[in-house]
Amino acid sequence: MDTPSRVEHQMTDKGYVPVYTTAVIEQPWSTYTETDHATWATLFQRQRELLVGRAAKEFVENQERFGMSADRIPRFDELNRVLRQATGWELIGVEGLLPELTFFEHLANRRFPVTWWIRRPEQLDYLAEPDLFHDLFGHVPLLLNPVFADYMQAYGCGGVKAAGIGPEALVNLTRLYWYTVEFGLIRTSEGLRIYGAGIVSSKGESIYSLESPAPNRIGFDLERVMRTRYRIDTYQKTYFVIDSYEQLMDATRPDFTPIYARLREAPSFPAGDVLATDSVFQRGTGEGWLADGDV
Ligand SMILES: C[C@H](O)[C@H](O)[C@H]1CNc2nc(N)[nH]c(=O)c2N1
Ligand SMILES: N[C@@H](Cc1ccccc1)C(=O)O
Ligand SMILES: [Fe+2]
Repeated sequence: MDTPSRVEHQMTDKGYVPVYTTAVIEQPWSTYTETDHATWATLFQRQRELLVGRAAKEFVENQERFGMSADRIPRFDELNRVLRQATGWELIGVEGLLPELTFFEHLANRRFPVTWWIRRPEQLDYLAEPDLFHDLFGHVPLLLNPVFADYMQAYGCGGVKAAGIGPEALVNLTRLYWYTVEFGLIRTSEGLRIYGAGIVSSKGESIYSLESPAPNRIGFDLERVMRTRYRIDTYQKTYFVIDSYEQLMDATRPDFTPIYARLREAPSFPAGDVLATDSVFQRGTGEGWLADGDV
C-alpha cells in the first residue's frame, strides 16, 4: 500500500483513527490477493445467510441487482454502471476515513466514498475503521433505493451546513448518521429489520440488534436522536426504529438551524436511557452493559 500524502489522527465516530487526506483513487482491483478475495467470500456468505429475515429486503435484492457475489471482490466500475443509471450516485475509491467536510461534500454531490482495501483474515469479526466490506456490503445496496439515495445526499448538504455552524451542530448531526445510516432498524410488515450498515456488516450485531433483550428499541424521533450519545466500542445500547425511508426523509427535511440553536442549551442523553416521552418498542434489560464509554 502506498504511503498516503498526509495522515493525521482525528477523533471521529469510530474513536481516534487515521484520517487520510489523499485524493480519490482508482480501485487497484488487480492487486487484490487470493486472500483478499477469500476474505470477501467468507464475509459475503456469512452475512448473506445471517441477513435472511433480518435485513431489510433491499439488501439482498439490491446486492443481486448489482451482481455482487461471493466469487470475487466487486469492481467499482461495474457497480457504478448500475448505480449511475438507477439513482445517479457514483462510488469513488478512498484510502479510509476522510475529513468530515470532504466526506459531506462527496455525499452532497452523490458520490459515496468506498475504502478500497479489505480487512485481514484475523479481523473478520471486528475492526475499528470502515473497510471495503463494510462500505460495499453495508452502505452501497441502499444507494439503489431512490428515497434513501436522496436522504444520503441531503445528509451531505446538511453536513456542509452544520460544519459552518459549529462543532456542537456537527455532534448533533453525527448522531443522526450513527443512529440511522449506521445502526438503524426499520419496522416492516414482516417485522423489525436491519438497515444500518454498521449492523449489516457485523455478524455479532446482526443478531444482537434484533434478538438480544439487552438494548432498547425506540421509535425514531429527530431531536431525541440528535441528543443521544452512542457507543463506538461495543454493541449499541439503543436502536432507533423508523417506519419507512420516507419517514426519515420527511423528518429531516426542515431546516436544522433552529434545532441546533435550541439543542445547544439542551443536555444530551446517555446512550442507554429510556425517557418518559419515548415510544418504546422494547425496553432493554441492559444486561452486560459497561457503565460508561458513551461518546
Ligand atoms: C459523518 C460521519 O459521522 C463521519 O464523520 C464521517 C467522516 N469521514 C468518513 N470518511 C469515509 N470515507 N467514510 C465515512 O463513513 C466517514 N464518516
Ligand atoms: N434539513 C437539514 C439537512 C439534512 C437532511 C437530511 C439529513 C440530515 C440533514 C438541514 O437543514 O440541516
Ligand atoms: Fe459506515
